[in-house]
Amino acid sequence: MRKTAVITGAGRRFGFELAKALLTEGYQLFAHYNSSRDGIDELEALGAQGVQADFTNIDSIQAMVRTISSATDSVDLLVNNASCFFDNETVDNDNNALAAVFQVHGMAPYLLISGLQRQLSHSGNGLVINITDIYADRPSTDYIAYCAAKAGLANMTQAFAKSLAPSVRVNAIQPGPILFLPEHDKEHRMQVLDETPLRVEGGLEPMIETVRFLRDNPFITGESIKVDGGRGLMI
Ligand SMILES: NC(=O)C1=CN([C@@H]2O[C@H](COP(=O)(O)OP(=O)(O)OC[C@H]3O[C@@H](n4cnc5c(N)ncnc54)[C@H](OP(=O)(O)O)[C@@H]3O)[C@@H](O)[C@H]2O)C=CC1
Ligand SMILES: Nc1nc2c(c(=O)[nH]1)N=C([C@H](O)[C@@H](O)CO)CN2
Repeated sequence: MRKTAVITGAGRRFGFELAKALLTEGYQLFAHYNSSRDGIDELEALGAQGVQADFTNIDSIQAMVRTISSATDSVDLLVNNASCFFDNETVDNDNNALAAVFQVHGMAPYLLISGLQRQLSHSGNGLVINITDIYADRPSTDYIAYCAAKAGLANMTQAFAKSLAPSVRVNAIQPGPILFLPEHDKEHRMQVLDETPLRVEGGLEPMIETVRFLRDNPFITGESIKVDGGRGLMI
């Protein structure tokens, strides 16, 4: 039977590449986005169904759950990937940005996991993967709210792993420097890679392979896997 996946933040970068990989494997794919419509157009051309939702808005998240629930009785994989990478200065100058950090990383994953719990249980091997961060364990002082929110998502991973077993597994992936942002200059990139034992930007394929590993190993739940080139050892 055809598998079904829901990926949040599928319009660009990691979410987009993961969505393409799963479409290639024949998944029915619900590709969530907030503003990256161009990437969703490309995924829809490959057979995905785009679902728009602003995760700072509860009604928008609940409408997304209704859209997916009315389209499928079973969800095999939910990847909570959406994220807003706001630093201290951003959240200190904009209360909406501060709220968004906890809404996108906490409220939205909670409402999606709870709202799709029945569909995940119907899968027979339902799996939730929350994308956290190596900084969830030992926070950066430059991204205090972001790190706290990711730490909350890590804790939520363990709680839902206990609560939804045995019908649904819940795990986390903790990326390190997998893909710099365009605005990251050479100095920042060199500084990060100097702090990374494997000394390279990881790219997105190791993340996609880790999703496949968690999908294909039925005896892992409540776990968190670092995909970070060893940088978590250095922070
Ligand atoms: N890149 C890296 O090196 C690292 C990444 N990570 C984590 O890995 C994951 C993927 O990283 P990356 O691809 O770089 O992430 P990006 O920051 O490039 O993309 C994040 C996604 O989140 C979505 N999003 C942001 N705000 C909202 C909102 N208010 N409502 C709904 N969706 C929203 C965006 O949607 P849209 O584009 O449609 O607006 C976007 O697709 C993230 O969880 C990130 O925190 C962790 C450590 C390192
Ligand atoms: N939502 C995002 N979160 C994070 C990103 C990103 O690009 N988007 N990047 C990092 C890394 O620190 C990386 O940029 C190296 O500095 C952390 N989280």
